[in-house]
Amino acid sequence: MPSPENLRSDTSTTRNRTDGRRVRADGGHPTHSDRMLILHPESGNGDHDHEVRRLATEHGFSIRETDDAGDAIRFAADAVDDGAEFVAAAGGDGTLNEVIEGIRRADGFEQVTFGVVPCGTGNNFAENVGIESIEHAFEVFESGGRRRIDLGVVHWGTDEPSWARDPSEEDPSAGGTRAFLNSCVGGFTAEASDETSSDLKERLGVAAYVLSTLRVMTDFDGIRMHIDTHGREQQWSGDAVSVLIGNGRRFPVEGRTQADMEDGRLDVTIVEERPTIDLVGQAAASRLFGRDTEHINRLKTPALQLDVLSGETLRFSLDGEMIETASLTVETLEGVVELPVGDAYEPDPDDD
Ligand SMILES: Nc1ncnc2c1ncn2[C@@H]1O[C@H](COP(=O)(O)OP(=O)(O)OP(=O)(O)O)[C@@H](O)[C@H]1O
Repeated sequence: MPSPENLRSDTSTTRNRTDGRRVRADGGHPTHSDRMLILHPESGNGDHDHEVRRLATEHGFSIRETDDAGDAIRFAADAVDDGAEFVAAAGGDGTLNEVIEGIRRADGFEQVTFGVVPCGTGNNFAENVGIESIEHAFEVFESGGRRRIDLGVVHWGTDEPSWARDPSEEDPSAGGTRAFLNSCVGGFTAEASDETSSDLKERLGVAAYVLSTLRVMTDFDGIRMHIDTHGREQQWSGDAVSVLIGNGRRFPVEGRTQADMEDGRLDVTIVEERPTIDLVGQAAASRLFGRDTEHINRLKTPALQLDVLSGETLRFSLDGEMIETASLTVETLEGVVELPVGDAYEPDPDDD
């Protein structure tokens, strides 16, 4: 069994560059110090460990394995500090989120290409960027096109910079800053994961959570809130049951869940009240999220501020990571994440 922190390259095959980083003397793949893969061994059904290790080793990656929440943030930040040029995340959306957050905290976007190896249950983000399987991910790393996509960032509750905090000692209730690749989903939706069947999740992504939530809530009037887009004319006040803020993902209009990840804007969907329709399955989702639905509001904006006016706090899920707050700002960092994409990636999903 290889140890978790293993597989450093043989330095005899390397020479030093003037900047101090190692490269292969034969000009082949960069050395292991240039390529780091962060592996969550238990994600999904937990049977990917061997295949990921084999392919990662063949493709010149060092491997670090996570033991617990927060590890991937620290490992990714370490990789940036150690001069990595490619940092890959092998896990579900939670691991992808932690790795991109670690790169953000280490200010590594100019230096690092971010790779996605789908090892979760739904793998929604990987699918959106055209990566179909573990094996396909490594092919795409070598020969796929590279794009620069946006990153969503949430700030809440504190002015203390996130890079000053140890991720293992973080208290999300104290506030902070956090990246998201896919979505920031607020309101009762964020609480409903346990009620959502995996079949529904596969088919509808985050919309499934909204459906489940609305199905279990019978007497809920929504929470009074105000959403402002900083002088960009769009604002909304009212009682909402859910707010869905998408970067990589949006909420289905005619079944499409991928957002434009390169437009520098967030796709915001506000679910105003509990609709009285029969909330089961795809047909209901189309009605619920369709363009004409009265209780759905949509905004597109590079940034927004959300304030809960009722004195309550709301729970938000950032790619599955939970925070709780009465006020937050959300912004997009346009085009900061460079990543290899598969042929199926659609830069502009609205351009049919
Ligand atoms: N070895 C580990 N054991 C338990 N939890 C871990 C470990 N490593 C990381 N984690 C935590 O598990 C969280 C969930 O990981 P991830 O989303 O990658 O897997 P998953 O939940 O199985 O996948 P999916 O969301 O697709 O179902 C991570 O965000 C991280 O906080």
